[in-house]
Amino acid sequence: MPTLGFLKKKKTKEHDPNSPTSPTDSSPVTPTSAGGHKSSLTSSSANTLSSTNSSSKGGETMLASHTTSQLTSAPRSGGQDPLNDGSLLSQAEPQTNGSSVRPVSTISTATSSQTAASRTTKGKYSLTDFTLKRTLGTGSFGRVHLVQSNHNQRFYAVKVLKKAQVVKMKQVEHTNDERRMLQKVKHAFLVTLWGTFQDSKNLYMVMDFVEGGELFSLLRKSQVSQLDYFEYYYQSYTLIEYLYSRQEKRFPNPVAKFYAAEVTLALDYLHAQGIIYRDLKPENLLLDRHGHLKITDFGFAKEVPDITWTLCGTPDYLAPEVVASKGYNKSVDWWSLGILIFEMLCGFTPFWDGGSPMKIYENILRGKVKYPPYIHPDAQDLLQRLITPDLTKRLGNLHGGSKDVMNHAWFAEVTWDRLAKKDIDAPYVPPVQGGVGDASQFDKYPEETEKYGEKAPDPYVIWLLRTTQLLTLRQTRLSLQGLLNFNKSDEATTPSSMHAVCIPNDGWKEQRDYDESMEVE
Ligand SMILES: Nc1ncnc2c1ncn2[C@@H]1O[C@H](COP(=O)(O)OP(=O)(O)OP(=O)(O)O)[C@@H](O)[C@H]1O
Repeated sequence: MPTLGFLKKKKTKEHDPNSPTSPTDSSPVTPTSAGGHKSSLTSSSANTLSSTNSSSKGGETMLASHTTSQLTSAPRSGGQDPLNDGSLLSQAEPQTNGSSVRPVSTISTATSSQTAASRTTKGKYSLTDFTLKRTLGTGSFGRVHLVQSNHNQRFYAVKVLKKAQVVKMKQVEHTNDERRMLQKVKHAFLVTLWGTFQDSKNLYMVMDFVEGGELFSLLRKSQVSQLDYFEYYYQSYTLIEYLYSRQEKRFPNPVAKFYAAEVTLALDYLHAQGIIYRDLKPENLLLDRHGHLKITDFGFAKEVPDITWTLCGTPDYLAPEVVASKGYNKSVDWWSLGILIFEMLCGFTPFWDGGSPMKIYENILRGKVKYPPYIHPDAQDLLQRLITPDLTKRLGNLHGGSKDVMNHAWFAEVTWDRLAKKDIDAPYVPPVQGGVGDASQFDKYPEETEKYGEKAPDPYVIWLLRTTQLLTLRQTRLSLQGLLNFNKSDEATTPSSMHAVCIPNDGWKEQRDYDESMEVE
């Protein structure tokens, strides 16, 4: 039987016209890597682009398009990604030159070279360790803030979840899963969770601040460059199709391929850990300062050994087996990868229908996808094998697992082991100044008016009694007091939702590698 569902909205708004990538924006600073590496992507091909691989006109962003050789070779000249502390990529293999295409089964991918490390949890973080800055994004249960550590002055992102909202939406289990899953994973293309803590009203998750903004914003701003036009032209794409692509705000084939390949590696890793992600969409894909992806929002991620039934995700991206309330497994992520690739290549999702979720579900169950003529034949072939309701045919769900996806012809030129080490230059380097809390790539939001960290009885702690943890007399008194003071009209106090509530206090006092973690650069 399907478990109670919770569905998220897909963003529809166009990018903020006051976006910092508009021509009036102060000039971006090109980040240089720790090893002194300077991106070589633009030199050979994208001569229409600025020194950061990107330029903007009227809020639209030019994207450098990878050529085949760029996806296969472009070795970095050593040095670590300054965004990471090296531990994320610590098992980097010796680099080799050349661009030969090898079957994935013979190469070492992120999955084999990165294992989940054990975490130390010393429970030291609290709100007073950070200075809160602006809001980076808002979500269903709260918001994500840019913060600065009062200890090392570095910048992080803190996701604040309002307990009342989590409880009201019956998402306690998913919220606890989010913390557990993020705490478990460690991968170059997944956001790092450094620690969690809570006060009476909120839960807090301290993460990497991923500076480059959402892939969603880039997609909505994107405009294929002159270079792409010529590339398309010589591949016999017509001018009409080129103009259409501009209108649709879509990525050129090689750009979509680059991001799809990084997502594929992340899914490969997550599935190897027994985790389904379940919320793949451009809004949850952030760009680091070098333009590499970081998947954020593990709100629906779940450790599933075989099958599960929960109805969750975002309508446009739901697999038919989820819509039909059948049991499902990791195969849903491969379906969503297909939807993501489609959206990147076309600028819209294949089952979109005037924004009505019911219509979208009908379309998903009908399963008819119209592929625009400009989609590369290899891409279309991959999409047809991913966006198929037949689980015995869906790529990723077959005997070869994720390797079947990686070995598909559309990814033929991808050198996966290099990609896993971020050894392939990204097609777009966000114009951000690294390490200084530059949040210019994020939309502006009205700020939170409620103060965080207020000392008050915790109305939720009472439910700790339902866990194995024993409360002290004082805690029990405080929590009973909190419960009495709690707004009775709130759904949280109704008996049915009380069953859903269980926010384990100890679980929200964890942190990773305290001593080193805050010194990531
Ligand atoms: N680590 C991060 N660094 C920078 N920005 C972030 C980070 N994590 C999240 N954000 C921003 O905050 C937004 C909301 O975050 P997130 O998706 O995790 O919240 P949510 O409550 O689960 O949202 P939703 O309900 O819409 O899925 C993201 O879309 C992104 O713009």
